Amino acid sequence: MKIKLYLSIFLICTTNLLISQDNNKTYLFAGSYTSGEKAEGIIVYNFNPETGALNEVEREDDLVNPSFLTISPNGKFLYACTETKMKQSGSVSAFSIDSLSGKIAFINKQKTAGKNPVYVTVDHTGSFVVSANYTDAVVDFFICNPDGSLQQSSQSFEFEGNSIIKGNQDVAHMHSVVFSPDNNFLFAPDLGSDKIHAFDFSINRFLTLDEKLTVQTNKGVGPRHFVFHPNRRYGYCVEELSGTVAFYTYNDGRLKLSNTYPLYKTEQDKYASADIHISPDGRFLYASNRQEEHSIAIFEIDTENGELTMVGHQSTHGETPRSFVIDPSGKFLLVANQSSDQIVVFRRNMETGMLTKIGTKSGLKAPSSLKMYRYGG
Ligand SMILES: O=C1O[C@H](COP(=O)(O)O)[C@@H](O)[C@H](O)[C@H]1O
Repeated sequence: MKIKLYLSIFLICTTNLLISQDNNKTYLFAGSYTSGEKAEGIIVYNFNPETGALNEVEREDDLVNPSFLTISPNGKFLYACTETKMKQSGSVSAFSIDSLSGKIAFINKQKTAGKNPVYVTVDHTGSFVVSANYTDAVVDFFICNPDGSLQQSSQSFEFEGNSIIKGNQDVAHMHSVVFSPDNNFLFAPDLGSDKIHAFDFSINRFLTLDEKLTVQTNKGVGPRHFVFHPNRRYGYCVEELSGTVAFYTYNDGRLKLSNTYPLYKTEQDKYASADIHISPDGRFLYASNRQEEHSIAIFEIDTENGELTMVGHQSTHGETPRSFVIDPSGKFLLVANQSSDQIVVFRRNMETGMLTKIGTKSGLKAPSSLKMYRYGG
């Protein structure tokens, strides 16, 4: 009897150990532009969090331009902007993620009310998805079912506007959508109108546009992507057309501009900054610069007041760093160089913030979005 009991306890313990070891995986998901044709648009890699090595797990085919990805907070679902840069309306597609293998499986997709979705986000509960459409300046709101599938868009907000840079700012262009840390507000940078539109999300979990909280940025800057600091009190917006980052203090739906910093090393005729991220410990901010410099700008964050100090620039060893990601441990930074068809892996010095190139992954076309998730561990 006793032996049977010990045997059962031993089996339960070893099974649990095996499950948690299997689950202790980090995956990189790379979305790309497929030149408007159905192709292998999302590639999943197994990421080694000790060495930074990437090993391909699978390629998800039959996808048209899955140019931007996001992962649900519980890591079970991946949402992608699909049919971007096409003449007709785009879509948002839902996939399930198998945490043991890293493989993804298509669930369903829904049309966006506008052309060219360029950003998709999930709220902090994992129950709602919002997309930002660039060409038609529309923000779409989707309810997610418990199985991760998306219902039809239940709210669409269309924006009009313009600003001073001819070509880029003749009309409004929504470039991202970001939920506030408390999940009560949504902010939508509009590159074409130099605005960050604000929505109240606290009323019945529907979006209500709040003009009073909307921010008018400096003219001609082209607000693009936005991140909140882990301390929830600071927000940083990468401004594509002026090659700058704007620092805002944040309190209960209110963004207040505090300072602006240049992202490029030298003055340019044209700026094209793209992505922005903060290290998990909140000490360093990184932003990518496309066009001539093809670099990552590195800043130290004064965690007492949110101000930035430039630490340096790192070449991305390739062209057009449209997207980059910091791995969950904070030890690595991976860049998608869209025009040179490669992902470049850097080791991150956690004390200085500086980056050292350790590898390049080729074999994918026009990577445009990188996301990572660590399961277990
Ligand atoms: O100007 C344009 O920009 C958008 C967004 O591209 P991004 O690489 O800057 O995010 C692009 O989709 C559109 O085709 C282009 O006309």
